[in-house]
Amino acid sequence: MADLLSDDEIDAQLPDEWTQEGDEIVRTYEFDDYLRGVNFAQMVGEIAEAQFHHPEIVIRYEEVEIRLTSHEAGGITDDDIEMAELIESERSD
Ligand SMILES: C[C@H](O)[C@H](O)[C@H]1CNC2=NC(N)=NC(=O)C2=N1
Repeated sequence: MADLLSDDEIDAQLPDEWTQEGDEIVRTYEFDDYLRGVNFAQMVGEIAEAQFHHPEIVIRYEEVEIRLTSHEAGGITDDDIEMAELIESERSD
């Protein structure tokens, strides 16, 4: 199980546009239409399954919110940072 990160470590490692909210890291992505958001959520789910590390995904009209935390560790770990980076790399591709 990954170790909990300190707030300073989180701040140093968070990808741009991501923020820390308590024990979670969060980003909301905007889309031109609803189905692009749905497709993005599907892609995030596939990454989560591959990593076996699962975010909360909230699909709204023209936006998708991703929340990451490490439930077993009880906070934010490298697994969450890695997931955010993987999602970012897919989004920018
Ligand atoms: C048993 C436990 O649920 C699994 O080991 C995995 C599944 N996906 C997970 N996802 C997240 N975000 N945190 C976890 O601790 C976690 N654990």
